[in-house]
Amino acid sequence: MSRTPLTREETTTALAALSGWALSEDHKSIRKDFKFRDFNAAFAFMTRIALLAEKLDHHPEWFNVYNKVEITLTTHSAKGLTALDMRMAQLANEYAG
Ligand SMILES: C[C@H](O)[C@H](O)[C@H]1CNC2=NC(N)=NC(=O)C2=N1
Repeated sequence: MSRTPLTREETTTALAALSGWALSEDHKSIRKDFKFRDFNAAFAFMTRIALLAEKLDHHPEWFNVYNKVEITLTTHSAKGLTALDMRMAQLANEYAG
């Protein structure tokens, strides 16, 4: 999947289909706060994301406290958003159920 930066228009279009993901002020990342039943559910979700991250060679910035997982996605090499961030966001939504 391409690490080419998305245009503003591509970003807006992609985000419209991604429930709960918000664009940062500098438009270089997207973020969503997930909440689960308990730590076990949160960590199961994180495990699936971790395996996905290795498969895509694309890794999240995240923070976990008990049943909450805050995820920020950006592509460092592109210094902004790419299709990889959108793909990971989409699958995170699916994994969260
Ligand atoms: C060497 C390796 O392919 C790169 O460092 C990958 C790994 N994971 C990555 N993850 C993210 N989020 N952005 C990157 O640019 C990136 N680059």
